[in-house]
Amino acid sequence: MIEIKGLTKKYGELFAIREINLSLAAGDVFGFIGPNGAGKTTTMRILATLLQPTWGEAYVAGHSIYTAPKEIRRAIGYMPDFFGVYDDMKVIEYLEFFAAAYRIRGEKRRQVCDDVLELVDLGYKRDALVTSLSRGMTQRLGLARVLLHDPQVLLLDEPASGLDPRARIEIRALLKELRNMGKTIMVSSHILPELADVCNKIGIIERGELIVNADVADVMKQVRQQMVLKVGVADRDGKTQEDAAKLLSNHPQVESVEPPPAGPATGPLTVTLKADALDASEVGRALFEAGYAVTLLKEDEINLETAFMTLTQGITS
Ligand SMILES: Nc1ncnc2c1ncn2[C@@H]1O[C@H](COP(=O)(O)OP(=O)(O)OP(=O)(O)O)[C@@H](O)[C@H]1O
Repeated sequence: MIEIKGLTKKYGELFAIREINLSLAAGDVFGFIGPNGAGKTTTMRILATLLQPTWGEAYVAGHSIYTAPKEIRRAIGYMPDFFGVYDDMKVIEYLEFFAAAYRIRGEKRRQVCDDVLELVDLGYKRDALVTSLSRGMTQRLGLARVLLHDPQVLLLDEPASGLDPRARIEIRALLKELRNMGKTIMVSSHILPELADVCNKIGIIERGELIVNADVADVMKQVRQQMVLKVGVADRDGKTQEDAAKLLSNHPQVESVEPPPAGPATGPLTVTLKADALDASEVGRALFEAGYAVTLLKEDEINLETAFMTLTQGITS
């Protein structure tokens, strides 16, 4: 759906983006992470055929940005990082205006507008003035607008920037819904956690260069080769969590046992299994058989943020 080869944009001597390569298949959700000025908007504007690269190739839905910009525009929904809404227009009028621009006519136009409004949960604001919407609602209206012509590919430039936590969560939920509809999505953010659970692929761009480009699943695997468990044991019948820690450190499948950080509230043990351990069952069995009151036994979930911090250590500093 998106194929980029050696894509480069220069402004004078400055490389806004430099030799970017990227390949996204149908249904991929690509999180494009980078600090301000890294080159995310430049890449998206080139894909949206609004900006010419200095050199390099880019195809969207099989069409070249050089020879088939019209076809690309039909296939994409591009939501820029900043967009204006017209004064004195109701939400429904705003959408109908754009639907008309996409040549959606007659009965169908009203239906499509109502459908996308429902999708972004703005049905109840149908007759409100666009200028009366909150920033979160305006962003959702912006998303509704780019969905009108049912594009296969969505290019969303920082859709959650400037939103409060609740509105950010709503945007994330909406992205998941679009993902479930099978859309191919490139979505940018300067904050990784914002996109972590939405994407299956992640790219990190810094000073115009794509320094990480990977499947989320591969990143997780690379960062964690061994299983790590959180194990909690209640003090009961003269047996403590500390005793359990000693027992586990001698277990053949256990690599290491770490106590919880010191403090008033005691947490669980962190137990790292050896690379050949299959699952947590042997640890559980050992504790039960020795009569420990196990209150917690679960795999420690690594989050994507931690994973990337580990992977990009030294690269991004
Ligand atoms: N029209 C322009 N003329 C000169 N330099 C530009 C122009 N547009 C962008 N740049 C530069 O290109 C680089 C990449 O900018 P870009 O807008 O793509 O970054 P970004 O990752 O989208 O940042 P942000 O998160 O702030 O939107 C920056 O150094 C920027 O200053």
